[in-house]
Amino acid sequence: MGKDRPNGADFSVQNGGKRQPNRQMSTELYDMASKVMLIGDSGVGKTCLLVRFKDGAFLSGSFISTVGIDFRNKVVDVEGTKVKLQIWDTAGQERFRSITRAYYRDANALLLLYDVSNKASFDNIRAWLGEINEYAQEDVVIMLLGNKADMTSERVIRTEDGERLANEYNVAFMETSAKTGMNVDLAFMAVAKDLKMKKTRKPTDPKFSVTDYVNQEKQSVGCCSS
Ligand SMILES: Nc1nc2c(ncn2[C@@H]2O[C@H](COP(=O)(O)OP(=O)(O)OP(=O)(O)O)[C@@H](O)[C@H]2O)c(=O)[nH]1
Repeated sequence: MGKDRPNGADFSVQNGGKRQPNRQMSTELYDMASKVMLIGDSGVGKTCLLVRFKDGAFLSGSFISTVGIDFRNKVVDVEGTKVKLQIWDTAGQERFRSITRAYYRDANALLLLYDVSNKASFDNIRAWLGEINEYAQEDVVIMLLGNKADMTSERVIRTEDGERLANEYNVAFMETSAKTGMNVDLAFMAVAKDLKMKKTRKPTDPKFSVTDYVNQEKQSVGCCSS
């Protein structure tokens, strides 16, 4: 069993002052560890998604872009196995792309976000998938997330558009809201479950499908908030 860094599991690598809540020291034990990267255009809500998952809070107020890359750890329980997710929050701005690209090859899973109220962020998803194809490991777990699903009146990307794109690239998809918490835990849990299954699955076991799992579990817009 591994152990988290005793001197504070989370630290900022190169974040020039983006607002962050207080961080707690963590010495939680775990059975396996995986790296998850959050990627997507600037402003789609990567930092907010991570903070919602890690702290259960929403960072409101003025938007301050991530500088470089930052990570935080969270240990989740997947059917009795403690999976440590080391979650890398990358800067969406173009000028940091060469830094973030360098981290792709170590990632076990990628959460690729767009903002349902921002068409350009959706149109850029194909380019992000191209980057993944070029720089990430072949067996990386990819999930497409349409974030800010709470912004119903500003929405310009329909759920079906996200689903269609995800089907085209054969990746799992769901809509999330870092503001309400909708599907946020599920996105990370689905990834943790897939990574655990990959590691522990016997050749005779049925293959785990992230898409089937999220389709069973996901909440629809307007259904729930936390
Ligand atoms: N309504 C709503 N606003 C959100 C949501 N997620 C993030 N935001 C807002 O969107 C803005 C950008 O959020 P960030 O999490 O900083 O975006 P980012 O993707 O990390 O941006 P970069 O660091 O530049 O790559 C902030 O003003 C957030 O409050 C959401 O789910 N719903």
